Amino acid sequence: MIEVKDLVKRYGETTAVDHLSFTVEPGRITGFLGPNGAGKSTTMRLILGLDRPTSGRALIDGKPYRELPDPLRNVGALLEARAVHPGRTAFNHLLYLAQTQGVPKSRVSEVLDLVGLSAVAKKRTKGFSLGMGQRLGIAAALLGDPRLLILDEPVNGLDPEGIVWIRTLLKQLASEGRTIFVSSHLMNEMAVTADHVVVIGRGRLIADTPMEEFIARHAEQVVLVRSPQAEVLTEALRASGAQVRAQPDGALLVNKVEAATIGELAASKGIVLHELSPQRGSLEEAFMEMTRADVEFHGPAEHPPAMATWDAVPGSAAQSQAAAAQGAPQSGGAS
Ligand SMILES: Nc1ncnc2c1ncn2[C@@H]1O[C@H](COP(=O)(O)OP(=O)(O)OP(=O)(O)O)[C@@H](O)[C@H]1O
Repeated sequence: MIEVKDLVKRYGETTAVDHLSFTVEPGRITGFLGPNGAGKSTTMRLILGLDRPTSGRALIDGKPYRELPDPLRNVGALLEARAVHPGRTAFNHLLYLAQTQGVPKSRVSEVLDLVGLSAVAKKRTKGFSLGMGQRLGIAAALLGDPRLLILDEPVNGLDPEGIVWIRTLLKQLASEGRTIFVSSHLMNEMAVTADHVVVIGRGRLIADTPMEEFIARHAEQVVLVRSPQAEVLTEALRASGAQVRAQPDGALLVNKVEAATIGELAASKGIVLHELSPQRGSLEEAFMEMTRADVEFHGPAEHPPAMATWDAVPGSAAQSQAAAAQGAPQSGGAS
């Protein structure tokens, strides 16, 4: 379990973490969300003892990280910036870490297998893509078979297959009773991954709630429906109180009624449906609305904070990718 209690971190004039309190429970995935610059990485660094708080405490199983017995085997971490010697192979990188952590060599092959890097185990890491680097970082975090995992933006750089892979892996690890704390600035991704969510903005707590509750409260229910009898269906839906918007391609976007109800209504009237899919796009909008005032770096004032605005701010996924592509040095790391 992780306990953050009235945590404050100031860097000169900047308050990166502002009287933050929350708990991360074992056996579930806790998503740590906030726009860029919200203080997620700083909070994680404070939990991992890589930085000292100005005031307040961050405890792991009741102790500061530095006082944990055998911390590397209890806590696995992936921070956004990783330290990987570019001339070393993936296998040797992990072997070096295993040796410093007292982990047997056999575990290196195990974690390489687990993250899908066995085929490139003997390749130097300097040729790795950002996604492969993320997988290697996750392998390093898993080396000591830790009970608690702290992952900063682990989906950064992963392709869609990689994103599904990490989601499945995290769910598996949580079901084994481990504590999983994972940061992201992507609401929709976390909506399908996390069981619980802690949202911060400008270092302050905005929400600490089960994901289902967060979605129920903030997501507009929108269902995409396709039918060869769209007009009859629209009429029936409107008569039952739903809002219906026809799309240029003939699809219907339906508000204020659940997918199951739409299906039942169509069946009762003998209307054929070709598609019936609940949409989650509006959750991202709700999240951005919620954190709008807490986004540190806005785009030009006339632009609303759409996805593109977040992706264009310093330290974003897009910028990290650009930096990695340019071979920018990666530093730091707790595992
Ligand atoms: N070492 C540091 N010195 C000075 N300011 C810092 C330092 N580390 C972080 N900050 C500032 O603290 C604030 C929070 O940064 P942090 O990196 O924790 O946010 P974040 O939510 O992780 O953002 P991102 O998603 O971009 O990584 C920012 O204003 C950042 O500029």
